[in-house]
Amino acid sequence: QKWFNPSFPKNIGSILLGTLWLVVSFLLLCCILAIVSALRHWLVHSYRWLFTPCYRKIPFAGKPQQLQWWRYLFYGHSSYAAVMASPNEIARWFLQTRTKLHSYLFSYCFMFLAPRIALVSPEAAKHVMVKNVRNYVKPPMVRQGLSNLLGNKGILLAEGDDHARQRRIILPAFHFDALVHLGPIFRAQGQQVVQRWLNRPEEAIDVHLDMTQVTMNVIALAAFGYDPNTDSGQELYRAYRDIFTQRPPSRMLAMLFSLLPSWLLQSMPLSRLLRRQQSNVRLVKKKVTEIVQKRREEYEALLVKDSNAMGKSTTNRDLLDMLVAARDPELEKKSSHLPYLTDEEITSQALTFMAAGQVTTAVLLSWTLFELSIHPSAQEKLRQELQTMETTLSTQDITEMVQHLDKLEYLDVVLHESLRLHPPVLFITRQAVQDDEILGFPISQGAIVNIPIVALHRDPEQWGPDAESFRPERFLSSDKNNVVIQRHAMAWLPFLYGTRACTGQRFAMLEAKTILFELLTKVSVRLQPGCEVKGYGMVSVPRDVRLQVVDLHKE
Ligand code: HEM
Repeated sequence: QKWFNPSFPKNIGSILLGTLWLVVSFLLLCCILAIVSALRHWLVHSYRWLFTPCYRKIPFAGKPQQLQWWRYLFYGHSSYAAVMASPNEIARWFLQTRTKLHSYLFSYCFMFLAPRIALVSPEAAKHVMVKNVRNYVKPPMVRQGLSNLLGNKGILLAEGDDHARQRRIILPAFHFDALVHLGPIFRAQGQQVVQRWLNRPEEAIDVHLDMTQVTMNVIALAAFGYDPNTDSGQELYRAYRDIFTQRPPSRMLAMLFSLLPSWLLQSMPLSRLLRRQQSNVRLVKKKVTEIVQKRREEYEALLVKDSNAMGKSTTNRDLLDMLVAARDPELEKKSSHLPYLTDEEITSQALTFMAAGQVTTAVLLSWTLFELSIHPSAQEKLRQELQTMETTLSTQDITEMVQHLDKLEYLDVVLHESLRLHPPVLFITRQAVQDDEILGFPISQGAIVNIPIVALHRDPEQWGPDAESFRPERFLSSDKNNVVIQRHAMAWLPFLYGTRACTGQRFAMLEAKTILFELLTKVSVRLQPGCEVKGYGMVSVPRDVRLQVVDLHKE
């Protein structure tokens, strides 16, 4: 009786129904997993082909084995090939992948699997920088990041005819004869920093912090003629310093935010740091606009008095003066081109010089002092060259001194070698306007190419087996080790080449030479024992380099 249950058939029904439900759920789960897996496979291996057909024909770096697929979908190869890695890691990854794929061009993925093409050969870089330069423009995401800060009227963001026009007007301001007038500014800043160092002999120097301050002062005085140490200069100086020295909450966030348009940034509930960053940018833009307007008024008042002053800088006191006065006589003949810069364009240029010229030169000086601190023989050789010049120089005229400094051979090669191992700009990114071909590989319209400067600078094919070592002599034509290596003319490209090369190259080199002269003839530097040096960032900033300074006159 007990075992007899009249609801038995009904139970069977529900058991069968339950089993069926389980089977269907299981099958559904399998289907979902299969779809996810197929989607994942498609995303990881084939998705990039959708965008631009040429990626199919270029060897692909492949998913790094050690990276989980979801991290890969998010970061792509950024952990190896972008600012999320250190400059050393970036260089190694590009060179190793080139060797693995036996190809100077290969494709890889940026964040969210956005495809990129790496050009790991100076010849391929030459194609983009020189041979077909007009076909390669800054991609929207790079423009976005820069225009948030610089406005979008300056030379760095201009393209095509507008860029050529601006460059023609600006270049005379960077001519050597114009730059030597800035010698006293460079020298005074060098003297100030060495004095600070001598006043606190026991203290280990955070070299990047000090070099940042020096180059900020230099650019403030040389670009705008305002002294950051006066009251009126303080506000602008502080805002500007904040923009470039604040550490973002994470590099990942900083990268993401630099890509977002300013209208979106403004409407987002931002962190305190980002809000401060934005208000600093607004303040810098407002102040710089005011300075430009004042200079324009001064210049126009002068023209009323003396019409012959048209097109000539009246004082040569700073870059801004030269820009306000600049007129291109060739462009004047063409009615289609404005032969001078508008106020908005000058404001953007001034901001560009601050952004492009300050951080980069601070990085150059910091890495150079770091390398000299761990290579005492190179430091001594350089000091001897500087001291010989100092004692043989018959004049106190700073302009003449700067001219002599510019001709010193060892000083020049030390800076070349420092820029080779630690190029401040690690890579540049460009987008093809039209279909093209590089080294036999097709490049479709819209494809994004990347020149990893930092990897090209450490390429053993160009620099020999000691490519990773600091050896300034490699740039001397008399160096016997160079005979074996046939180096490409553009293997060294920290400032790029061609019509998009850095306009401030001579400015930066003169500034660095004058400041090194002031420092190394007064002090010697050595790395603090136990100091662990890290370099990272879009511009390779040397973090935590601490130096011990020895007063040469007390040794
Ligand atoms: C060691 C120092 C410097 C390095 C390594 C450097 C490097 C570069 C690089 C790689 C570019 C090309 C960027 C691109 O097109 O994506 C560039 C452009 C530029 N740099 Fe420099 N730079 C330095 C110093 C300076 C200084 C001191 C100034 C001005 C005072 C300056 C002004 C500019 C300008 C205006 C451009 C835009 C040129 C154009 O697009 O035609 N740079 N720089």
